[in-house]
Amino acid sequence: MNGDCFLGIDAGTSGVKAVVIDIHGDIRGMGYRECGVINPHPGWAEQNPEDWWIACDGAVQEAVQKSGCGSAVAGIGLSGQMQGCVLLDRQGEPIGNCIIWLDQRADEETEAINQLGSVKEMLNVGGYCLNSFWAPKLLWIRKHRPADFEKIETVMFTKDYLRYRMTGEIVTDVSDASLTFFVDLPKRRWSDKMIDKIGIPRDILPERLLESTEPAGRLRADLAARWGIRAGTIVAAGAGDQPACGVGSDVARSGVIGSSIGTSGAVFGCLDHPFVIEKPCAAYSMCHAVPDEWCFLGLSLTSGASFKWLRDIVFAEKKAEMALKKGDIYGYMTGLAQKADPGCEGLLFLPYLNGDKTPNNDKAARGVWFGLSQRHGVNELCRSVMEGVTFSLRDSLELLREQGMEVQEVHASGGGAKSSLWRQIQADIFHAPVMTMNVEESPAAGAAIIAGVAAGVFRNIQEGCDCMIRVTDVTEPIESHAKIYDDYFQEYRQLYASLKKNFMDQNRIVQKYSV
Ligand SMILES: Nc1ncnc2c1ncn2[C@@H]1O[C@H](COP(=O)(O)OP(=O)(O)O)[C@@H](O)[C@H]1O
Ligand SMILES: O=C(CO)[C@@H](O)[C@H](O)COP(=O)(O)O
Repeated sequence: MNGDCFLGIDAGTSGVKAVVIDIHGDIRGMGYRECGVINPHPGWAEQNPEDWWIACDGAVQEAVQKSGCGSAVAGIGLSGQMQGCVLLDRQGEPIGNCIIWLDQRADEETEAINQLGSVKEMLNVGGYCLNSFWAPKLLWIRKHRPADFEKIETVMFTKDYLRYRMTGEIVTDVSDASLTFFVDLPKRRWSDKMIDKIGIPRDILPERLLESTEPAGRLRADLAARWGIRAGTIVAAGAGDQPACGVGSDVARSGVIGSSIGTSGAVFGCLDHPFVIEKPCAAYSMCHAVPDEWCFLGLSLTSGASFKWLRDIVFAEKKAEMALKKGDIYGYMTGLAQKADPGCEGLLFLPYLNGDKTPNNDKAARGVWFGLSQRHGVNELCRSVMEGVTFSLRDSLELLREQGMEVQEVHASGGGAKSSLWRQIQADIFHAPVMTMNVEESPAAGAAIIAGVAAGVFRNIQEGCDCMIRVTDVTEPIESHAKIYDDYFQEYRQLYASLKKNFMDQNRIVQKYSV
């Protein structure tokens, strides 16, 4: 039937995923293509925008072909990794690689911006600039690559670049733009005052700053023919991957919290006014993809990545053996973890393998196992990593509670949500029921719902969520476990505080001897 499907595209860091999903939330076809990250120096992270486009093209073709219903696609929505800075020249060609969200090079510029003062006067809301935002990245480019800076015609985010290739339109949306440090969050528009103060030319920022659900352009005829989708199909403004994940997991009202354990981890909540956290804890305050809603994002850098690291260093042989039998290595590891007691008899894991974002904002922090004894074995190693990752998410959840938000239910997403044990650990550590949804690909599903609104199929996001997203599983907290975890959570927090200086000193020694 015509018009009862949407194409949702999620351009993540490790790859681009496309889904054709129908109005009832059933996935008709899915495609995926990987992308690589380039690390030219320690702490730097870049990607080539052309690689995203090639991945997007392949993923969409695969999804549409598998679905067999390209002609029923009523709208296209995009979600993407946030904070990346794609520079386009006058010919619409990328100037070098995109400096992505993981990049840490703009520290000096970030510090200078945070010294400017009067943020509240310029952005209408207080807050701190982070080194991953556009403002410090652009200052870094101006200082270190002046010739490139001179060539900039426009700056855009990952999903905006893909849409530009699909439609020729230069547009961004308020959710992604929130992480530039150039947006007046309450008014959801560029802050000319901040742009002037930082000294960036106003005209390199996209003039069209839209709500996520607004139509941004129409699919070019040549691509439509190539993909098997109708020419002129509406492409929505779309959203950053975390707000899109919020939409795709029905986190669109106060009291419902999103918790995602993917490569990185995220705690996501929404409110009817911008969050203001007056301490430098790397909590992100953003416009939601839902018009008139704002959202909070707490980020753990190596969340599922910590569990994957354990898989690769301890269980590499087992993984190869299980792959031959088509078994699931994560299922094996969570089976071991199940045999350990909650709290692992005092074995705590700090999941800061690549530094920490929320709440410590410390790139020198590193992973720690604390409290090892002869009684501990692989069961405890597995469980303590799952618990440590969840304690890190609870740190973000506590910031939400400090804001007065009641945590009534948690909607879990990401690969970690596949594990019933990890859902139980989340419920116990968060003190809240943890729910999973019918669609696992939440950011792409969110992008599809946004497309449904842009195409006029849904009146608003809530109607789209009601049609497409359903709770499929609920895990209630176990009180006796929650009590144990409360005690260990205090220890977990104290550990970082005690080790902060050691992390810094250690980092200095590592730098001294690194070649
Ligand atoms: N069955 C499972 N049990 C426990 N953890 C899992 C399982 N499957 C995946 N994971 C975790 O989820 C992570 C991948 O999550 P995913 O959302 O697919 O990643 P990405 O953010 O790259 O899209 C893995 O690194 C692993 O930690
Ligand atoms: O920018 C942020 C958060 O600030 C990241 O959340 C990226 O948006 C994560 O992308 P993926 O890990 O899903 O690729």
